[in-house]
This record gives sequence, C-alpha cells and structure tokens, in this order.
Amino acid sequence: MEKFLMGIDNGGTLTKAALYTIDGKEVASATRKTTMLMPEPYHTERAMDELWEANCSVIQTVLAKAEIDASQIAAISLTGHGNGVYITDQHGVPTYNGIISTDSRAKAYIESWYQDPAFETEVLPKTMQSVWTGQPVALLAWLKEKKREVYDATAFIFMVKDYVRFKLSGEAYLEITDASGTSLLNVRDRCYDADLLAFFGIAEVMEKLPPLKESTDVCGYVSKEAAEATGLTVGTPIAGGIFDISASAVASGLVEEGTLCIVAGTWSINEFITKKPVVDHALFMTSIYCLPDYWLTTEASPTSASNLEWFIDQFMELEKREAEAGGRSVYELCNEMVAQTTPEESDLLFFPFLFGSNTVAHANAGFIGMNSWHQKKHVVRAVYEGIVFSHLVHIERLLRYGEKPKRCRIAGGVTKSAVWVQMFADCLKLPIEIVEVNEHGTLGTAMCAAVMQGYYSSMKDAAEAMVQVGRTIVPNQEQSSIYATKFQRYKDRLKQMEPIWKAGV
Ligand SMILES: Nc1ncnc2c1ncn2[C@@H]1O[C@H](COP(=O)(O)OP(=O)(O)O)[C@@H](O)[C@H]1O
Ligand SMILES: O=C(CO)[C@H](O)[C@@H](O)COP(=O)(O)O
Repeated sequence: MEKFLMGIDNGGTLTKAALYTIDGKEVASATRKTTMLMPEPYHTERAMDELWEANCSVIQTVLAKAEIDASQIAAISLTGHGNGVYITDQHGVPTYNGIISTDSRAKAYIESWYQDPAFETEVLPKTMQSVWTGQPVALLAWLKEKKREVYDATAFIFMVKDYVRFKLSGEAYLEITDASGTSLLNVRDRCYDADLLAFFGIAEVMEKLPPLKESTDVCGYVSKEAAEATGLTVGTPIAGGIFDISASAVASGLVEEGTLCIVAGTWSINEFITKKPVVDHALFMTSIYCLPDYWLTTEASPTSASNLEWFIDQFMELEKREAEAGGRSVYELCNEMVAQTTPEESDLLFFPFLFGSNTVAHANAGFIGMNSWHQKKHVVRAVYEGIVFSHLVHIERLLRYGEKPKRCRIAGGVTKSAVWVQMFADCLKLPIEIVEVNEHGTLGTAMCAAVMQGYYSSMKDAAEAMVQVGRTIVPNQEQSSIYATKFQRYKDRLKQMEPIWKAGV
C-alpha cells in the first residue's frame, strides 16, 4: 500500500495540514483560521481549545479529501510560529491562553535587559539573537511578575508545534530549531543554560523546560485519545519537526548559500543560510538550521500579512461575507482590488507596524497621504505595498551579512496572490522563484517525517528530492522604477516619523 507523510503548520494566523507522497507531491491540504484574541492592548492570544479543534479539523479534512486510509500515513511532523508561549500544568492542562509571537505586552523588560552591559558580553554570544517582546523569556518574565499563580502552576513550556505534538502523543519535548529562536537556549552550545535564565530573571523556568529533541527524532506516537479526535491511526510516529522559518526555507530548497528566502505570512521573514554563525547585536537572529552544516540568518518583524488580516477584520467584514457567500475568499477580492489600481496612481503610504516594529523604535502603524478621492482599493494597495517595503528594509539589513543573492525564493500565504508576488519581484528588481505547493511550512516539516522514517538519509537529500520549483516571476522594469521612487519616499517618511513616534503621537 502506498505510504504518505503528513505535515501540520500552526502559523500566527492560519492552521494548516497537508498530505504528501514520499517524493513531495501534495495530495491534499486544508486550512483554518484560528482567532487572534486581544483581551487587552498589546496582548495577542489564542484559546487553547480552539487551537486543538482547528488542528483536529484540518487533519480530518485532509484525510477526507485525500481518500486514503489513515494507516497509510507513515509519519507526521509539525511546524508552527516560533516564540510566543504555550504553557500547561503537570497534567498537560493549559494554565493560560496560548500567546502568539505578535504580543508586545512585555516591552519594559526588553528595555531593561538591553541597558544591562551583560547582554552584549554574556547573553548575545550564547543566544546569537536580539531579545524582543514576543519571545518566551519576556512573556515568562511578565507572567512571573503579573500572574504569579499562572507562572507557579506551569509545569511545561512549549512552542505551539510542540504543544500540538504533545496533544497528539502525550509526550512533552521541545524541538531544537524552534527552541533556538527563543532566547531560552544557549544556541552556541545547543543546551539549556541556567545563567541565561537567571539573566532574564526566570531561573525557575529550568525545571519547566521539556527535554530537547532534534527535528528528525521520534517524539512519540499518536495516542488513542488523539486518534479518536483526529481520525489518525493509533501508533503513527511523530517527528520533532521544525521552526516554521526553517520549514519554509528548506521547502524553498535552501540547502546551500546564495539563496535569499522571503516568507510572507503573519511575520515578515527574510533569511539565508551561512556556514559560519553571524553574531551581531544589530541582526535580528541567528538560529539552528535543520541542515547540520548551516545556520539560519534572519531579519524579521511582525509586519507582513498580519497587517492585511487586521484591515480585513476591521473594515471588510461585509465584503468578506459577500465573497464567501459567492464561493470566493476575501483575499481573492483584495487581490482584484489591488489589480484594479496602479502603483503610480496614488501616493498613499502605509507603515505596517500594527504589531510594532523592531527596526524603528516606538513605531505605530499609519497611512500618510490619504485624500477624499481614495477608494478602498487604493487603501488595500497601500497595505500590500507597505508590507513589501517593510520586507525590503529587512532585506537591505540582511544583505549587510552576505553576498548579493544568486536567487530569491518566496514562501508563505502571500504566494497565493499573483499581484502581490509580482509586486515583490518589481520592488526587489530580481526574478523570484516559487515552489508550487499550497503550504510551504507543511512540506518543510514533512521532510523531517521522511528522514525520520529512513526514506532519505538527510534533510538535504529530502529537500533535493521533494522540492520542485514551479514558477519564476520576472520583474517589470517600468514598475520597478516606480516602486523604487515610492520605496525611497517610504524610507524618508519613516525617518521623519521617528521623532514623532518617539515623542508619542
Ligand atoms: N489568496 C491570497 N491572496 C492574498 N493574500 C493571501 C492569500 N491567501 C493567504 N493570504 C495572506 O497570507 C496570510 C497567511 O499566510 P501564512 O503564511 O499561512 O501565515 P501564518 O503561517 O503566519 O498563519 C493571510 O493572513 C493572508 O493575509
Ligand atoms: O518567531 C518568529 C520569528 O522569529 C515568528 O513567530 C515566526 O515564526 C512567525 O511565523 P508566521 O506566523 O508568520 O508563520
């Protein structure tokens, strides 16, 4: 009987599952939005039961669409947004809502840690990354001070995919690529580190961290309870899985230096792999990659499609309902609206900082240049352009650490929009290649399952066999020069806004 691999991806916005043949062909996929709760300003959370239901639902849908027997699934692997934090008591019962990595409640802790000279001398050489509000170290410090009973009752600290794996198997682990992006890990020595936790004022966390596992380690088997909830077969093996920024990278074929990878989902992720780790306080992050010879160098912030998602939720409820009643997604409608406008038609600029920025201190989101003749379609175009410009700012910063890329690949939800991907190519003035799968993260993590089961001897072999580049989007020169002028204006206005944001608007 033919065997298949299942990948599951819990992003900051969408929960996805997909089924692949052993050589990486997608058989079926399913997506469900998980509600982002904002109980207080700067808090971004999700209900743990809704998260589990969403996972059960996408797994069931994939099984039904694929029309296979669940016992044909050789193995499962998970990925998900890094950071944020998902915590439970010793029985595995959640002690708090899941906290998504867009959360910025813990700003004060970050400021105090950066003022401490030990950050540069003792912490950075071990963590190799900036420390920021959505990281578990900051959120746990906040919980310790503001919700001591929650902090004390917590026995297990998970990243989202590790929590969902725990729900599937009953076994608690943290997988290392994901852990390496959290400041909880001594990345240099690949271990937990009591001195690091003490620096962040959360020494007690050492006892709450589950054992570390590699991406391709067996991390349990589908339990009877989970099988009943999902339709999976009891005993199906589950791999450690990977951090979603690595999953999308490996699914985009990042197996050697020279390729720039953009992932445009909730977050703006811009990355490449290097043989030597980059350790610099001005870089967002170096993390452990799923190929042993490489490190993942990343410039990122929560400034990508999460901004469109917010705009749709706040201002396009009616259009969304109408589109869905007509069998279309609201995203398709947005793409049409953008396609009806041109970049030169409007000077409207959007700063995509609804969830903050880590390149511009104190930044808020905003539109500049709005006029009465602007229609919603111009506003949606400005949101798309602002998101691309924020990626470009990160890419300019990232390229300080590497050669001009030989090629550029793009992944994430935005790749479903032809008009948006063309905008990326025009703005970057580079051809952009896309691996043609519905979900890149699920494919990347399915490779861990393939290696764990011995179908391939390494993640590199798996990537070479399972990744097929589909489309290349070539920049349109005329549009490129229009966007270049607009991008320069975006950067100039950003600079001018900085003192205003600093003073408070
Ligand atoms: N057809 C589409 N057209 C335009 N944007 C889309 C489309 N499909 C998804 N998106 C955007 O991609 C986002 C989801 O991307 P994804 O990579 O799945 O995010 P995450 O993993 O962070 O949940 C959505 O919030 C939406 O803004
Ligand atoms: O930790 C992170 C970046 O360092 C983010 O959480 C990222 O993983 C989000 O991914 P996204 O939700 O956009 O898929």
